[in-house]
Amino acid sequence: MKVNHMCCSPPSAVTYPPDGPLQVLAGPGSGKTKVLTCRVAYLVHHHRLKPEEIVAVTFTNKAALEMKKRLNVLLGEPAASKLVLGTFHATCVKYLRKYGKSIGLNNNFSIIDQDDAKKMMASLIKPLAQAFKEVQIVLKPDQVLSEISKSKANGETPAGMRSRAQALQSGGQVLSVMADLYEEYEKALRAAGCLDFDDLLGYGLKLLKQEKHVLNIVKHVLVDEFQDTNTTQYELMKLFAKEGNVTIVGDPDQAIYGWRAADYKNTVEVHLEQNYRSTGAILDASMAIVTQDKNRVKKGLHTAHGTGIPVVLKQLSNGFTEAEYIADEIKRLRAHTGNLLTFDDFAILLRYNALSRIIETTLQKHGIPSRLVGGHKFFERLEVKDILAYLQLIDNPQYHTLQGILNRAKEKGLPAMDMAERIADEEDSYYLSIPIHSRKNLVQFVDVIRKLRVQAKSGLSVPDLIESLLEEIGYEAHLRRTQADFDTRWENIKELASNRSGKIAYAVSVANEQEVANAKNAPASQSTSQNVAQTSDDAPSSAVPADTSGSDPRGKKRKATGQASREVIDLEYAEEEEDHTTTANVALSDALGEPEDTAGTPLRAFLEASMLATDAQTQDENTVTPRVTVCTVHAAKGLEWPVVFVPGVERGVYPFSRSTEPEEVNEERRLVYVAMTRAQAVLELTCAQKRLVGKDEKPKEISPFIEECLKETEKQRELMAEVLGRKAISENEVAGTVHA
Ligand SMILES: Nc1ncnc2c1ncn2[C@@H]1O[C@H](COP(=O)(O)OP(=O)(O)OP(=O)(O)O)[C@@H](O)[C@H]1O
Repeated sequence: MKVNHMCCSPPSAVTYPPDGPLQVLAGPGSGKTKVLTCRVAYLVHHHRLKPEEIVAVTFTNKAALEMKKRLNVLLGEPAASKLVLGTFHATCVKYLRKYGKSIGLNNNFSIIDQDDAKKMMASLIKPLAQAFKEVQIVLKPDQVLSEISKSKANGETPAGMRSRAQALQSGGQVLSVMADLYEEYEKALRAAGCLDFDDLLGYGLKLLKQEKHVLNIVKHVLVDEFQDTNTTQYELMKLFAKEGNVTIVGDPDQAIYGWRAADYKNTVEVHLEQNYRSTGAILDASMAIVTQDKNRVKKGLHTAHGTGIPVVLKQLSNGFTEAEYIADEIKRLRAHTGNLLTFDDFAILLRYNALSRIIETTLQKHGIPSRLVGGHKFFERLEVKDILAYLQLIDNPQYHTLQGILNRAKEKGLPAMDMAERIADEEDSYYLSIPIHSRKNLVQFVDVIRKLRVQAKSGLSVPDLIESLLEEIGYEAHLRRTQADFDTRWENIKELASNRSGKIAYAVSVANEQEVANAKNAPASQSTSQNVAQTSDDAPSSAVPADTSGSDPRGKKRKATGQASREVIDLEYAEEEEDHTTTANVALSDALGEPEDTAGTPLRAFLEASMLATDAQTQDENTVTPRVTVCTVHAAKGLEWPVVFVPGVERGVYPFSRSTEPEEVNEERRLVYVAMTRAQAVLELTCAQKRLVGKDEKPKEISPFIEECLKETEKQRELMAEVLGRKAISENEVAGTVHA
């Protein structure tokens, strides 16, 4: 891997020349975001790279937002907004919106989230349920989608999956059924004009492979959290990097997504070993865990702080007493620090969500407010999804359904909304089979959608659009009639329509509206609006009809409207450059034609950001009340809290009972390491002697990863006994608190 292994001091991570691959191995809390940000600024200021020639890819939208904010300061907003900056998914969305037609993709595609994908799969499985029963196959939507996702990540088609199934000794039948479902799922997605998250990467890869010239302008790519990129992302990165002009930043010790291919050849290596986050005690305990893997890439970690409070390992009798202990500790630590700590400062990090139930109930009992991140995301709540579904329908007529219309549309090979409109307009005889009152409803429904679509196309702000929609469909009354907990649900709707709602998504629309406003107020001679969008957003968004020419209020004019987004990413420059330099691109631009009406509206931006929003981004945005965070370790990646509890450090949890292969066990160990290194000042690990598994309470053993560390403690005890001339105490005799 290393041709030239240079262990440089941290500044080299920033100042290394852009021509050639650089690998930055960064320990937890070593300030990767700062280094990446400074490197981008250095490339622009010192090496004279134009911002639009740099692609920076982050693992989460949150990280993209953070970088964007800092680069706004370092480069100035106009320059920073020309960077191609976002997650792999967001970056692909931008290229697909812009150039997707060249690979046969309609550029007004919708992005389908996990929840909708699950519903789609459930509807495909349902008619087959009886047949499955007869051959004793039980398939859950999640399970099939997970297999499809793995398949897509490896570029495998349904046919490929089928061949794999045929080659299997056992389990081939199930996989073959999954291959059929995969095929049906693909058809359903295409019919609905949707791409799922894996498609964004898959189609992105296809586009960049096929239309390489769209990357002509890219001179350097930076990739954060490299250790967790999957195969497709790795391929994408190589395409962006071209001659290897790449900076990869990552930490092999934090690889928790089953990384398989992160071995970039011939890189110069720079280590970041200074940790700014945690106390010495926390780092020592964390290192004691991760260094158990003798095959890991050797690198150290030292703190900028003192030793601090020792890490606590507490064994409790069962899951209930464990939860009680944590609740008591939260109260004790707050009191002990004179309420220097608020509930926001505490996190309880779990191996999996099911462990949260007892903890949540116990916190509630103690009056400790908490939020379960990843449990019920804002954008996945019923009422929010209802409104989003309407908005999707307004944005993309192919999206969404009324079952009868859908079937009819399928028969006729037409998009569902087209069919709804034809039926409403009595252009399709199907209207005759609909009872008069239903027809009336349908006509009203179509009218509403049409009216709102016109408003959306004219650039109406998302809050206004939502308000208009709520009024038109009488949603408040519907919700009141159908939902017992109307009040909280209505609050969520108001949240969605207000400027506090899901900050990420909303911020895009606000920024875009601002851009529209600026553009409208700008003199006709002024060039495209100065990149004011994306002021605080971390998610990608489409462009806005920034009509600076004043010639077309609906944003038809291509250059003036800035079809490409000018917030996190801007491809406009790329297009201008290539328009002049490559004939291939002239042809491509011609083929793309004028942007379609809804492209670049605040609504499109809002929907895109909503669909791409992740747990980590939305976790804090919906409340002002300080709350203890309860989340999985995976969801905690990249985050930090003053106080962290890691419950369930038991065999079967760490490592998880299904992780038995050596590499899987190593990954489980790294998971503990990631959990522990989220803590800044206080870290407590807890485990139970017995735990409820189903209805029965089963005995539990301490995690072997922790046991390994306890050997050190045992040695210290033996030494103490020897110095004091007393009998050594065995591990079994030690109960209660152990300081690791
Ligand atoms: N040079 C610095 N001086 C002081 N504090 C810093 C410096 N760099 C980063 N920090 C602080 O250290 C903490 C960790 O930084 P950051 O979250 O960027 O680390 P990271 O490398 O992304 O960590 P991880 O990989 O664990 O997610 C943050 O609170 C950040 O503000």
